[in-house]
Amino acid sequence: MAAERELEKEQERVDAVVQKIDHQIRALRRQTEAIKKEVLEMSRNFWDEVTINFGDPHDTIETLASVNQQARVLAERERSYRHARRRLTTLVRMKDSPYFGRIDFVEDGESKAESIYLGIASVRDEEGEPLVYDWRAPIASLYYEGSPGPVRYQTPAGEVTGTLKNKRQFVIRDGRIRSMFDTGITIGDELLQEVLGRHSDAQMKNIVATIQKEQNRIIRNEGKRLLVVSGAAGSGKTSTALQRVAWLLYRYRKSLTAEQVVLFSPNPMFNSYVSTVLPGLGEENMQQTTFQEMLENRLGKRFRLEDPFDQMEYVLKGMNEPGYDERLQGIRFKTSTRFMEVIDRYLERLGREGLIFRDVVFQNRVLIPAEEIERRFYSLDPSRSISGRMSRLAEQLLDLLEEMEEKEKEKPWVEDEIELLDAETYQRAYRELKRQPGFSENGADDLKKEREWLASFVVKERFKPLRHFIKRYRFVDIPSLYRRLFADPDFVPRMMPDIRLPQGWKAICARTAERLGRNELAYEDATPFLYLTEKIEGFQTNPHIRHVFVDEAQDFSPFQFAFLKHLYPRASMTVLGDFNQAIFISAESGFDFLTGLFGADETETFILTRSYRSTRQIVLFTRELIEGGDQIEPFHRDGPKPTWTQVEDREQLFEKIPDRIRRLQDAGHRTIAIICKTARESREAYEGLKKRYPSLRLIEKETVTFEAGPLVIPSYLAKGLEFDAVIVFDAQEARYGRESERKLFYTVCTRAMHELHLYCAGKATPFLSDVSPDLYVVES
Ligand SMILES: Nc1ncnc2c1ncn2[C@@H]1O[C@H](COP(=O)(O)OP(=O)(O)OP(=O)(O)O)[C@@H](O)[C@H]1O
Repeated sequence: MAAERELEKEQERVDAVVQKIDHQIRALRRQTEAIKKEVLEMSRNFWDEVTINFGDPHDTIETLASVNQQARVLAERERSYRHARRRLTTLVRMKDSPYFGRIDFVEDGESKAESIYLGIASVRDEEGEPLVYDWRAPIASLYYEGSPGPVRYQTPAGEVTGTLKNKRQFVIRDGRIRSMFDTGITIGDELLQEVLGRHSDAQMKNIVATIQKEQNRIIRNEGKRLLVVSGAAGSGKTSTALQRVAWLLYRYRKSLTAEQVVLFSPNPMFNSYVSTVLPGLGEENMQQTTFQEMLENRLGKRFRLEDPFDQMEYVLKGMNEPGYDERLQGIRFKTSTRFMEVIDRYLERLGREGLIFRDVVFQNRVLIPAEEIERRFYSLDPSRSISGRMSRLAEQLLDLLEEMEEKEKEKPWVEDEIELLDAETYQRAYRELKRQPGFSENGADDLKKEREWLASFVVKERFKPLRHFIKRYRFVDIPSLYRRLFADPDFVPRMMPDIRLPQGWKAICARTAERLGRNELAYEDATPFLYLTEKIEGFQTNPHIRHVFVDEAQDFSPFQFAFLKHLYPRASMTVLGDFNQAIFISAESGFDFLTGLFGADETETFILTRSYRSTRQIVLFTRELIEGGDQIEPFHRDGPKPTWTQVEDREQLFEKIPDRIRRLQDAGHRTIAIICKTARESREAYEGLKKRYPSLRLIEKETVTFEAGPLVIPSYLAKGLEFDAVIVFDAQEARYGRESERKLFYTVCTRAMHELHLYCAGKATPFLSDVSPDLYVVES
């Protein structure tokens, strides 16, 4: 009875809050309409509002100031419009579900408990009294971490102490309380059960109603430059990262904007998968990119750049190709910080001698020979950095070019080209000359001036690419400089006699030099090459970025991390990963090396061991696939045991899997992935299966959006994603047999939330024998 009365009281409060929210929505709608009108009006009348006068320099400055002022006002109004729209979207969402939690807290020194309601954002009444607190408010920590009794929480102004009386959770939909329960130490196993038991869709969701204690500590962590989160598959690393972005944006709302936060994710499809979490919390999205995208932006089109997925395909398929082992050793070496040391040593040397330059060539004539450039470079102050000297050198070369331009005007080819100029250019020349003092319309002098103008015009146009060449430092031959490290296998050991080189160094050198000769840059060479380039040309750092998130960090090499640190010199970093899912070849098997990045004092490490994604049955199965898997704790949510189906041949896979898909769909599963090892196998599977299941989709590396429905996907693109049900296409030894493939197999199986089905059309993967037979069901 008391419980019913309590529920009634809470529903009354929900009704009252919803009414207030509704009121605010209406007011905000009117306001956004008004701002929109104003912005449109302003854009339309932009030029009427500014006074334009280019009469003299003073007027010009005034005009520019007036334009700027007007543009600023417009930008400001647009910003308020965007802000109001976001708030509106949040309120609309909150009208449906205004809050998810309540805590009753008595602050020390007070006599009465205050009830604090928590939702995705804060809402106040007309008097400014809080009706709902933002989940990121300092006091909300008590909800996520505190248990009834004496508690404390941190605020920017200091610590607050008091007593937590009660913690209550709500599920509110369409303004009605669907369920409500009081909880103790951990929040909401019931609610978590309910949330995790749902079917997934193609977009990641926020977890603010059920953030777990250990996750909350990561989300609200402050003070250290580097936060490293090492967590089991499905332990909520990505979720935690995204809520942390939202928290940072709230905590530092006066100084941090979403554009100053960047998330590195494993592939473009993952970007789309996570892209709705922050907007759903009323925040703007952070910047999202992949390491490959950053490489491509910076390296431009100088090379044919291999992407990580092609490298991966090679690593997964090329075992029988000659030079396979050497390539793997090469990858390990080139991704280590040892190789960064090689490049640093090489750069030291290049500071003294050995830079390779290119001639500046014009119409097949050498205008500035490489030797001249080299002489000039090495006569600059050697105490300055290479990049500092390079910039001075470029200035010198541009001056030199200007002198040459002057001389060039007298050359016969200029006269020929003037003859070929079009009428419009002549008219331009005429207009320009007319403006000059002393122009008389018919004097012979004018003709001479016109000729001079046209000659300068022609030469300037023709010299444009040369100026470009110099400004972009193309006179330094960086590809040859990089190639030199491999052209002679003795070069590196001569430079660094103590260096530990990989066994197959000679073969690595031959292969690298040959590939570079073909203008191809292997993925493992791309970051070192870029590092060398940036060190020579001057590091184009991005000081604007204040926080870098790296997800699936086990697939980043130490070299790449060191590079990111250079690239974002003012940023803190949050790095999340799981070495049990390391599918790329790397020199490292843990995150210890990351401590070296900012030092132990600036590094904090967290470990997440509880797995939330998969049912208990799936976690019990998958954790036996890896060493130390017993550390992984399943969350107690039940489902069917994984199944194993052995078939005779591929044809049978093509018959049986479509049946399975149908059964899974009948059971209500929406995202169903048939995971193959490689892109090639995915294509074959897709071709074979779509005859019996035509609406199947094939995911390739270029795919950018993730949609519900059955799909075929290669293992490495499934990274970071999750599906209601996973079908492992062909778990045979030939695919998942080598020790190096164990983690890949584990990664594949851990993508499943509710059901996992393994099929095999050959000899079973030996990893299966590590799993107790009572943890899965054999089907025929
Ligand atoms: N506190 C939580 N409340 C509700 N759901 C959660 C919570 N933590 C994690 N989850 C859910 O668990 C699933 C896995 O989370 P997430 O993808 O963030 O894990 P991950 O550690 O990044 O996984 P992986 O390394 O395997 O890619 C998601 O569906 C997420 O919503």
